[in-house]
Amino acid sequence: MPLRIDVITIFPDYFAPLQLSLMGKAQQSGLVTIAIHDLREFTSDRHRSVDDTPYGGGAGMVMTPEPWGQAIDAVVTDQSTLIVPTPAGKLFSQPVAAELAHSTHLIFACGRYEGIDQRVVEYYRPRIDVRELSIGDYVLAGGDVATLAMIEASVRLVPGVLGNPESLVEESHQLPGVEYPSYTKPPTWRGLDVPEVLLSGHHDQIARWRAEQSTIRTTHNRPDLLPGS
Ligand SMILES: Nc1cc(-c2cccs2)n[nH]1
Repeated sequence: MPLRIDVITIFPDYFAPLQLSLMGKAQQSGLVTIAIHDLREFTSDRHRSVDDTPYGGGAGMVMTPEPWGQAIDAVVTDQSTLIVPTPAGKLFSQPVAAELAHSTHLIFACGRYEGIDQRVVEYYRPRIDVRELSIGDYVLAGGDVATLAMIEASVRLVPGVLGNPESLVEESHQLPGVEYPSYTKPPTWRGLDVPEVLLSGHHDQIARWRAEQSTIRTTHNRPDLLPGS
């Protein structure tokens, strides 16, 4: 059963990259089907408006609920998971990507402005799985880039999408720290040599060196990922 993804956005062109490379191949292979929907196709006024001023005052504009209700109703089934990217959401992570990769149907609601009227989440929450997700503690102009990131991270975990599942096995073993540094030819580049051990053929020494490098890098860059932190 292929994974179906429906993306609802006011900037469909943001999703052209999904036709390229691994994501494009995943669609051609039939493992994943991705459809992009323009939210403005679900408006009913002459100006095709999708936002209005916030109740309670405040800066910016909020996306009105009705176009979202119309758009989501057009694609939703009882198997759907509705994903709403927002800086206020739970943190998206590799385990969440793995969960999404094993879903049947994902609907991404890409909000702009100051967000989507909260009643959209409230309306669908009793009916289907609804997940407000953040890709990190920084604010984008809209949910489109967050959606691209979540789709790429999830689709690459769909069985059969990655040519070499071996790389997924390594990835899972590398946690909880960050990955060791990688090198390839030439053996010397601008006076810089590849670490000798990597050319030695001693696989246990190489494994030990890589584990040490992962710990050094994790300590320096991501101490929050160290065991017991
Ligand atoms: N992690 C994250 C999500 C977002 C936005 C989603 C929708 C508008 S802004 N910014 N940062």
